Amino acid sequence: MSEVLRKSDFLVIPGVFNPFTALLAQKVGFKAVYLSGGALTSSLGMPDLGIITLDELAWMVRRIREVTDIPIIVDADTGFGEAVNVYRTVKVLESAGANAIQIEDQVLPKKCGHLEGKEVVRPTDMVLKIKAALKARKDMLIIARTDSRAIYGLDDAITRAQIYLEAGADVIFPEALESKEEFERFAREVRAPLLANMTEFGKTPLISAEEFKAMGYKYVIFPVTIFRVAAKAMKDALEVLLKEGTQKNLMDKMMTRKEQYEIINYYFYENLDRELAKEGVKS
Ligand SMILES: C[C@](O)(C(=O)O)[C@H](CC(=O)O)C(=O)O
Ligand SMILES: [Mg+2]
Repeated sequence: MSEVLRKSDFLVIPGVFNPFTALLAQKVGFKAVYLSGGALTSSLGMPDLGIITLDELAWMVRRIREVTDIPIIVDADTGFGEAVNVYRTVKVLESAGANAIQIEDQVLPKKCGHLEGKEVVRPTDMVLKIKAALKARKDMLIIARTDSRAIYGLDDAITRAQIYLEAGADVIFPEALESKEEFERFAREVRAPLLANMTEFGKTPLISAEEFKAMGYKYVIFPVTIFRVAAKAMKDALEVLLKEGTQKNLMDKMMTRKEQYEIINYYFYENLDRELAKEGVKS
């Protein structure tokens, strides 16, 4: 499945945070999903500071893998430790069903790349993590993210990207660039498969998938978009319910039971049960 990631010219990839959202993305027609740390931790009611465990992340990857058959790019933050930890992280996440893993060059506690107060490790430390990841992986892609733009500037981010590529990273993810011009320059100077992060309310202005494609980016993720839309819709619905004591005014905003069941393959299980019962009668 990582072939889809390798061979596609350009992919628009939504961020998901559980099996339902991944399945929904697949059924709507997306060719890959991004398991976002930001969206996953928010859905767990926690901040995105690298405080969830590898087991918790792997559990979610397994659950998503069980119900979908499109590639999953997994946000593994800083890799759950130093280089030897990254080695095990890659083994665990790949066997859970990940097709690509993203590791970033921040120090712990890491932050959303678009916030102030981040710190980055020395490039040499990140190189060790990339090398450990390459030794551990069977087939999945290793995406190296640099958070350096916000700390040491674009030149440093470009230099780090080149160092990470040299170390063997398959894809480079420049985090929190601040303008279209910066993305253009990065793509001119870093000749590699590139991933752009089009998150909202951060340092990057809204840039469309078409624009990223024209600049030469291979992937664009919208990591927290559907979480944010859903979160607002849920809050609004709760307020209406609290105030009105009925869902009457919410009915036209809902996905119907039938649509919901189609997404979770309910009818497949219903038919399976019926068929098995018939076979039982015959024998
Ligand atoms: C891409 C990201 O790593 C994520 O966890 O989805 C976040 C997104 C966000 O917090 O908006 C990031 O650090 O950019
Ligand atoms: Mg993240």
